[in-house]
Amino acid sequence: MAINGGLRIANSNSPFVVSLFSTKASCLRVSAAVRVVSSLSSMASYDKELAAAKKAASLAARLCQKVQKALLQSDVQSKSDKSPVTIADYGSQALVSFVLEKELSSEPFSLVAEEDSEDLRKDDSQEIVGRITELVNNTLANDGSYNVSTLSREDVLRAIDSGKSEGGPQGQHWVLDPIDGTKGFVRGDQYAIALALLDEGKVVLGVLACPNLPLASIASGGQHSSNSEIGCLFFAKVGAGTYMQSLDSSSNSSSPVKVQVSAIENPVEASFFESYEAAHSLHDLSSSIAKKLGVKAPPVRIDSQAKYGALSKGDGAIYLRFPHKGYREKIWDHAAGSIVVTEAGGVVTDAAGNPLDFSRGKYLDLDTGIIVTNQKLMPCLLKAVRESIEEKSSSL
Ligand SMILES: Nc1ncnc2c1ncn2[C@@H]1O[C@H](COP(=O)(O)O)[C@@H](O)[C@H]1OP(=O)(O)O
Ligand SMILES: [Mg+2]
Ligand SMILES: [Mg+2]
Ligand SMILES: [Mg+2]
Repeated sequence: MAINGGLRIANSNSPFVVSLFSTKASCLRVSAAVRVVSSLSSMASYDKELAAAKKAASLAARLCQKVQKALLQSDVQSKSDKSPVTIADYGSQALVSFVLEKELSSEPFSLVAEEDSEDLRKDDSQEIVGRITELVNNTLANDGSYNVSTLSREDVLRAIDSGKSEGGPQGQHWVLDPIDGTKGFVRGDQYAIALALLDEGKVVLGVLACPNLPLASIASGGQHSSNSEIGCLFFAKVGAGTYMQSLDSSSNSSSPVKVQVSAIENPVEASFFESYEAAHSLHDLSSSIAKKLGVKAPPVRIDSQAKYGALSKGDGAIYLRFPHKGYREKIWDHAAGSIVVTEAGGVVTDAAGNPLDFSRGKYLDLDTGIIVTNQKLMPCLLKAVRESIEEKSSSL
């Protein structure tokens, strides 16, 4: 079962020593980069879209929480039985698609999402489709906002399949990961519902629901109060900053508060996030980069785009992600997270320092990995990344 409200923190065995004073010094000298705010924001407010996205992600989070709880209670979380996860993934996607279409019915609707109904339409999937349909209907009925009669199985399959758009550089496209961090979800740890809107290939708004992330800081070495409130909803709009509120609308923390990335300028004081799963990111490369920077704190390993959320509220200063060779990153794994961090004052680039390009369809074609930090630390982080990658390739 999860600790600290669903958060597991795994420490690296290797101690980090201060090794490169030159890297540190260059970092401290760098002046803040100018944040480019898309001109799109002056043309559209995206208020209606943001309200719809928050509603959709919050309802999907409720559905996922219910499934995760049942999954943990039935004690099957360590098995490779994927069915409960599949139910939550599909249910979340159906719900988000349904809510967005209801709330924005007058607008053309395009959704690029992770799941589709192909497997569900097979003969042996009748039972699972029934369970997904029941979950979606129960979540909608408990919420009570939509005066709809019960959705049929076909309605739910159709809602899932609205996510078949390919995205691209023209027009508006919603981008959805209905459960990001499936492995964390099964373990009872962190996961996120990640929803973003692209306009002319740029991310203009993003919402991250992180049902297991504490509202209080999860900074390594920080105080982890066992009764700290759990469940964050992050949202960001281009040019308007990033806000966080409780996912529980009845909570005292349900009013949004503005969040900012860490202001740390000295990498020795920085802590960094990486994937919990070593199969998703090269931990040895992150460790070598951390050593070069003189980072003292051990890595904080958590699943999903909850890392972007935690970074946007300053709980750590750096996120390093280096997938194994051959893995292609998808836009739904970074669109919402990246705007949540950039609007909180952070920078998100590939390992070569280029901004992420969300305009090329489903995939992000990028150089080697993704790095995220604040504007002050980025130049020295990029230098350490470059050096570590060069050392790694010359040692092969
Ligand atoms: N081999 C892989 N390398 C990198 N990322 C992966 C890999 N397999 C799945 N993912 C995706 O990585 C993300 C989780 O990353 P993290 O390690 O940061 O939690 C998820 O989007 C997950 O997909 P999914 O959405 O199906 O869970
Ligand atoms: Mg994902
Ligand atoms: Mg997913
Ligand atoms: Mg998946």
